[in-house]
Parts: sequence; C-alpha cells; structure tokens
Amino acid sequence: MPQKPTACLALADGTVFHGHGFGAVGEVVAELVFNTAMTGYQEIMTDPSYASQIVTFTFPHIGNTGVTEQDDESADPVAAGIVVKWDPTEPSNWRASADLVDWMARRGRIGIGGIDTRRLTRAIRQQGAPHVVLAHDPQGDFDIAAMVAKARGWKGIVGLDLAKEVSCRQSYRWTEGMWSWPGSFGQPDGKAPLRVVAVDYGAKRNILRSLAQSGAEVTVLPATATAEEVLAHNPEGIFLSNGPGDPAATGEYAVPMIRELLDRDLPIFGICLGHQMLALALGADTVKMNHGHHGANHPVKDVETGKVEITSMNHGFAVDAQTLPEGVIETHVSLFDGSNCGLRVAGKPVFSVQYHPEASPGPQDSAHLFERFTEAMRSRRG
Ligand SMILES: NC(=O)CC[C@H](N)C(=O)O
Repeated sequence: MPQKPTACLALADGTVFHGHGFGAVGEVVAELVFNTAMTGYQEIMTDPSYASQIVTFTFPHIGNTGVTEQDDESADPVAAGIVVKWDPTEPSNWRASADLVDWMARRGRIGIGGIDTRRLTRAIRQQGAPHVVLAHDPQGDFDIAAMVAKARGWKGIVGLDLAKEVSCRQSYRWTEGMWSWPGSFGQPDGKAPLRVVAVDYGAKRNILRSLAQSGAEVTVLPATATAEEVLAHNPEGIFLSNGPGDPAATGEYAVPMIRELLDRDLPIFGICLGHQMLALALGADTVKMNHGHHGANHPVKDVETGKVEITSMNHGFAVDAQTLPEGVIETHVSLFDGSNCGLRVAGKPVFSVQYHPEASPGPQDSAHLFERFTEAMRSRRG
C-alpha cells in the first residue's frame, strides 16, 4: 500500500506536487527558488536573505550531515521551507549536534521530500520563481484548491521590505540598540582593530566573522539606523550587509541614509543587498530577475583585470548596469548571463559586489575583498 502523501506543494499556476512531509507541521506561502549548491544546506537555510522563500535543493543528499548549530548563519532558520528529492537520512557526521528533521521541527520549518526536483527546477527556470504554498499534514488532508488560490493571491517579494523583519536577529550581545560581534582578531601589524559599523539588513554571521578576521572590530546596527547613529561610533569604515526582500523597498529608508554616508568619504563595502542599495543610493536602478542566482559555482569576471572567480550567490534582484551613473564603474559581471556583479566609485574607497565573498557555503575565491576593505581603512590611518 503506497504511503499516503503527507506534504503538498501547490504552485500558483495550479501545478501540484505531493510528497513526504518532514519537520514542522503546518502551511506556508512563499516564493520558490532553487539552489544548486552541493553542500551547505544549513548555512543556506539560516541565511536571512531567504526570508519569504522556499528553497528547492537540486542536490539530492540533503540532511546527510545533520546540523551543527555553531554553523548557523543567523539565530534561526529563515528560509520558509525546503523541497528535496530524497528524504533526509540519519546524519553521518561526528560534528552534528542534531538531525535536520528534528532541527526543522523544533525551529518551525516545513520540508517536503520525494519530489522530482529536476522537473521543478526546469519549471522555475522557464516560468520564473513561482509563488507557492507548502503544507505538511501527517493525516495528508490538503485543500488543494485553497492552497492554489492562496499562492495566487500572495503579493510576493517585489515591493516588500523584509530587511527590517530579520535585522539584528543574531542573538549576540545585544545592548542598547546595537551589538558587537564578539571580539576581533586584531590587526596583522598588531595595531588597534579597525572600527567598522555594519548595517545589518539580514547579515550572515560569516560576513561579520570575515570582517573581524581581516582586522576589524565590528559594531552592528539595525537596518533602520540613521547616518547620525552610524557616525556616532566614529567608524573608519562602513559595511552594508546582505538581506532579503526588494532592495527598492528597503531603500526607501536606507538609500537616504547611505547617501549621507557617501558624503563623508569613508570606505564603504557592500555585499548583495548592500551592493544593490549602494547602487540605488548612487542613482542606479535594480530589477527583479526571472529566477535569480542561487548556488555555489557562479563564475564572475573582474572586467578590469579579466580575472574570473567562482562565487557563491543568492539573489533574485540585480543592479541594472545600464543605469549606473557617470563615475560609478561596473567592476564585475556574471559569466552565466552578463548581469552586474560589482561596482566601485571612481576616486572613492567605495565598492560592492552582488555575490558572497564570505562563501558559507561555497568557494572562497573572493575572500580577498575583505582585505581590500580593511586595506582602504588602514591606508587612511597613514
Ligand atoms: N543575499 C542577498 O542579500 C539578497 C539581496 C536581495 N534580497 C535579492 O534577492 O536580490
């Protein structure tokens, strides 16, 4: 007797997938993306940039190394759910502190297994990232029509400021509206750490760790911080973090703040959402992509040096390079589709990239960008 499906994925176009439910019981509406990374499912699920998104993993072995809480990229899993080919198995990993299914159940995240993820990924690539409803019910009772209607009725991520929802959920030493990344690794030359203020739009922990490892002492402020609050910390550099949602929506309050900081001629480094908002602050536009870039093998070319690096990516919006104003130089492009992946401001220590030099998961080809940022600060110390 075939097992009755205990999970259901309903797309807004009426396509329905049935499978095996795991993790939390319940229902969630979100945008469905796919990620092609072969490792790092825990880092992906805890990346705050995935808020209001469900991740289809194209790699079939998800859960086989359990979870190790210290590898979380934020205090909680933020991806609304996951879609996998094979149901998670018992972890085989001496570092595992829990198995994926229990971890998801405890942290309120839904999973569906037994899905033809190749077919689903092809549909996402061809028709764009769909709005979906994912439900897990041990009794297998699903109101398909209602789920499809709910997916159809969901407004989606365009126009949605999600950064505010996830900012500063890192549960580190939170005091008085700010928190500091615990400790700094000091400077290679033994000098005092570089004072960096990171504006947290949904920052991944490994970005903050990478800043500290490159010699910064990082003070983290919420997404809604004002320029005055940032400058009150007398920063030697400013970091604009990754994060979920529509950059233009978050930019409504963040762009005026970034413009004020640009006038101070301080080193500024942005990653992903930070890159997009810096571009908006400089006068460019951002656009929604068909299905985005989510994976750990994305080739990016530095158009000034010709060097190609393999990068980790997770974004559904992009900077429209045609709208970059005079004095703002496109520095990197995707070799998959030519989309913008980096910029710098002529004559200023201001630069940003669309991809993730902190990896976590993914390749570390671009880790040197953290050094480029701290070098810009060191050189101003004289
Ligand atoms: N990882 C990110 O910072 C994502 C940026 C933005 N939310 C996008 O989807 O493009």
